[in-house]
Amino acid sequence: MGSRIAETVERTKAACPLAGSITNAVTVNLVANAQLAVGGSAAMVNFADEAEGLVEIGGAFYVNMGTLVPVHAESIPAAARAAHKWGKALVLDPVGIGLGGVRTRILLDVKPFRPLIVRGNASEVIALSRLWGLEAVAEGSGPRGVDAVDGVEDALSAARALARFTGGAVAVSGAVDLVTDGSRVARCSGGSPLMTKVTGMGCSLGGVVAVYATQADPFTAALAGALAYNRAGERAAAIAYTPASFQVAFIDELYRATGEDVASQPFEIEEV
Ligand SMILES: Nc1ncnc2c1ncn2[C@@H]1O[C@H](COP(=O)(O)OP(=O)(O)O)[C@@H](O)[C@H]1O
Ligand SMILES: Cc1ncsc1CCOP(=O)(O)O
Ligand SMILES: [Mg+2]
Repeated sequence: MGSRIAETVERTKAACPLAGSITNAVTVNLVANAQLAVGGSAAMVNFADEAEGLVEIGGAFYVNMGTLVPVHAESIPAAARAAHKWGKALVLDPVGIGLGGVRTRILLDVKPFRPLIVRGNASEVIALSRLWGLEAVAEGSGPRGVDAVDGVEDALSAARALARFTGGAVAVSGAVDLVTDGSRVARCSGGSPLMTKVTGMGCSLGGVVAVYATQADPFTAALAGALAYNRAGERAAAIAYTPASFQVAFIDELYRATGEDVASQPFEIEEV
């Protein structure tokens, strides 16, 4: 697995692959900068025809539901439909799930197109599995706004159920990240608690996973993203001790990390 991770990171740096996004207004700049730092090309849109166009010309697409506006009721399902039709990976971050009926409707409209990668914190993954009525639904409280109130391990059965449903991978972030394709479960330690003090760490991780998904299968792409974030978080925390300077150092360290650096971050894979 280590060599696949390293290859994914290095191929991305060489290819400058495009992964377009519909993403939230709070963190859009960090998402684009993180995608560029790992070697990708970023393009953010809101209208349906633009999203479909980016799905067609890009290698993958990222949808983050953080700050919905009316156009997203059409454009998010349209992007998911296009990705399904053209066999491109769609990375879905269901941030804000549970906040109201519009969000619920959009997520139900996306369900038939089975996004190949779901990325969220534990509470979001539990809530999505529950909303989509999947088999093994974990107990959990659901998010508080955009924050997790559940532990990563509490989301294991929900994550596996989602991955089996989509046929792709699910990445649950937290102090120890969990990535699963339904039968394999990877756990990745590292990173820094300062990552919780900068808004958009989870959002930008989703954007980076979409960039990696242009070069690798969903499980490898999601794992490579988690490891790259842990690496950059640790290195940035060794240089910067407060949130604003940490964010700057984090982007620099994401840019500096080689394939070998990312692949040598700690992770364990369990077959379940
Ligand atoms: N306590 C922590 N220690 C180390 N890394 C963390 C911690 N909490 C979150 N992270 C990292 O921060 C990134 C964003 O995760 P998280 O904060 O769970 O997402 P979200 O912002 O969507 O809630 C991930 O790379 C994750 O590994
Ligand atoms: C604060 C906020 N509100 C809506 S989206 C958003 C950003 C959430 O970013 P992340 O989930 O990466 O912390
Ligand atoms: Mg989030």
